[in-house]
Amino acid sequence: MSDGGVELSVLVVCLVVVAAFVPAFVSGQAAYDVPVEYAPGEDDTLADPGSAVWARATTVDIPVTSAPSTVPNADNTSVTQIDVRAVRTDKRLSLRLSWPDETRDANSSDPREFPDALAVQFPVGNDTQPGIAMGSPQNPVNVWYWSADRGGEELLAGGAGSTTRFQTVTTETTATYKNDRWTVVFSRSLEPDGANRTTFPTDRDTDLAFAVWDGSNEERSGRKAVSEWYFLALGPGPQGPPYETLLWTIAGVAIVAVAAVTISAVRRT
Ligand code: HEM
Repeated sequence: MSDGGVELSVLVVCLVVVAAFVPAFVSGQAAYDVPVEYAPGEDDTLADPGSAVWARATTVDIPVTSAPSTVPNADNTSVTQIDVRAVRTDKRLSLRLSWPDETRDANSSDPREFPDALAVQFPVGNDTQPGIAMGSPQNPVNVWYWSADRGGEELLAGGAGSTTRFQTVTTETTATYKNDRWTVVFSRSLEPDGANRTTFPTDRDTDLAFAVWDGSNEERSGRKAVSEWYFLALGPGPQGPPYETLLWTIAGVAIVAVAAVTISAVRRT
């Protein structure tokens, strides 16, 4: 084979390797991305679950399953999916979460009654992903918590059994129950107001995970359905289609080049 032929073959092999392995890493994260719609100037409309801004945001269907726990009936949870949308302005981040629930449970006055509830957790720090079970003392999570009896609250947790309520609440929360579905909207400033709360950078992604409780199914505290960690796509990194298109283009060029080299090699022999 000529020098040019060797160089071309090396190039082709490199392209094939890149095309074969890089998408696996990229789509590994892309599958867990929650895209964030940028809606400058919409700060005043974000708290409204019916605002037109939500129609522009991509809905991600996030599966949830029973959290591993030794409490009785922990594996009997009823919600299997939460629909999540995210929007940000230059000042605020807002999440809209919607899930089916045939019973509206907002009463907790009787010891055997539990409210429907939902939570989103974020790492307090931005360096290492905390454990999914509400972090650890070294790597705590900031939780946005809504329950049908008490409304929106903010918590700090450093592992199961350590949830603590913040005295002041810096999130705005609205909830509606319509057509057998709850829809909850949380909104907060990107910059935290006070210590031990998550900062939302706009140049990189932030981890987030979800938990949901169905009160009439006796779900409360450790008995709940939870997601895996997801990535709130605040940063400019690989976020699905444009990057995947580039990779598929590289893969296509590589396939054509391999075919061309093979045909010319066969012709020469
Ligand atoms: C997947 C593994 C998880 C396990 C084993 C677990 C376990 C527990 C346990 C034992 C409790 C009761 C003690 C306490 O209040 O700290 C609890 C409460 C709580 N967990 Fe988790 N958890 C998990 C994931 C999550 C996730 C992903 C979130 C949020 C997105 C979350 C949010 C909460 C909240 C808000 C409470 C307090 C609820 C209340 O006041 O009734 N947990 N969890």
